[in-house]
Amino acid sequence: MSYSVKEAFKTLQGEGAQAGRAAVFCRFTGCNLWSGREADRSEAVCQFCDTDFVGTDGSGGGKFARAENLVAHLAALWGPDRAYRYVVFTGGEPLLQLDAPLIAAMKAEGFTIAVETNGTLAAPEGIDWICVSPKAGAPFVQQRGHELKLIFPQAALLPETFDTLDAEAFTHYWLQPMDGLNDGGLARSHHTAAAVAYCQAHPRWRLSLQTHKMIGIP
Ligand SMILES: C[S@@+](CC[C@H](N)C(=O)[O-])C[C@H]1O[C@@H](n2cnc3c(N)ncnc32)[C@H](O)[C@@H]1O
Ligand SMILES: Nc1nc2[nH]cc(C(=O)O)c2c(=O)[nH]1
Ligand code: SF4
Ligand SMILES: [Mg+2]
Repeated sequence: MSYSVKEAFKTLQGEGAQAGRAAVFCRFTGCNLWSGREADRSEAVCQFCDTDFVGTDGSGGGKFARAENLVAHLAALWGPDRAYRYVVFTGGEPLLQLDAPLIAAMKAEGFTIAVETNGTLAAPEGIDWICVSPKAGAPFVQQRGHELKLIFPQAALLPETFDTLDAEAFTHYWLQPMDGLNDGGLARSHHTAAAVAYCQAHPRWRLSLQTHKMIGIP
């Protein structure tokens, strides 16, 4: 199949247990919980998205007819050194496009593969690091992974919802404060204080900060 990519870039993973790790990010076009158009946001299942995933016009974006073409592009963004190669597939919703041929071709190039998913679709085999960020009002299908990263607060999806998961379901449980849109960080600071209080009272949960936003990298 062909792949539509909004943008692709080398940066550091900003969030969760792999924060600080060099990574090539591949941001796929499109999501199943929002069209990405501002006019549709108030009607969307997921209304707090901080990301533009419409089109293929971002830096390093484009349409790729074959997995090998996209892999060559991502490998070039990493550079020639094959050590520690790490790719994060995100979006939009990456599991709408990430498939077995792309996973196999990335592995052949020496990449460890991570995914950031909303959990509404089952992950294919072969992904090395699965981060699930479930959304209120959306199906929670992918109930296994390496980290569960709940954006906090979501009135209709409380952290307590996940108390019934067995201990092996996820290795790490994160609360990530919900960032506001163009409010100078006001909402995020309120949500951070609430998340800190929740983690203190419920120590299964740890605080995940969007460190890339703090230091001004993509
Ligand atoms: C843009 S999403 C793309 C991947 C996938 N669709 C998902 O939702 O997990 C990447 C990460 O950013 C998180 N995120 C999106 N909007 C956010 C916001 N306003 N504040 C904090 N985290 C946010 C998502 O929950 C997810 O963990
Ligand atoms: N640096 C950096 N880390 C991230 N972790 C998850 C991100 C995402 O948008 O999926 C993201 C992102 O956009 N940038
Ligand atoms: S599911 Fe992810 S990409 Fe889709 S709208 Fe929500 S945060 Fe954005
Ligand atoms: Mg992001």
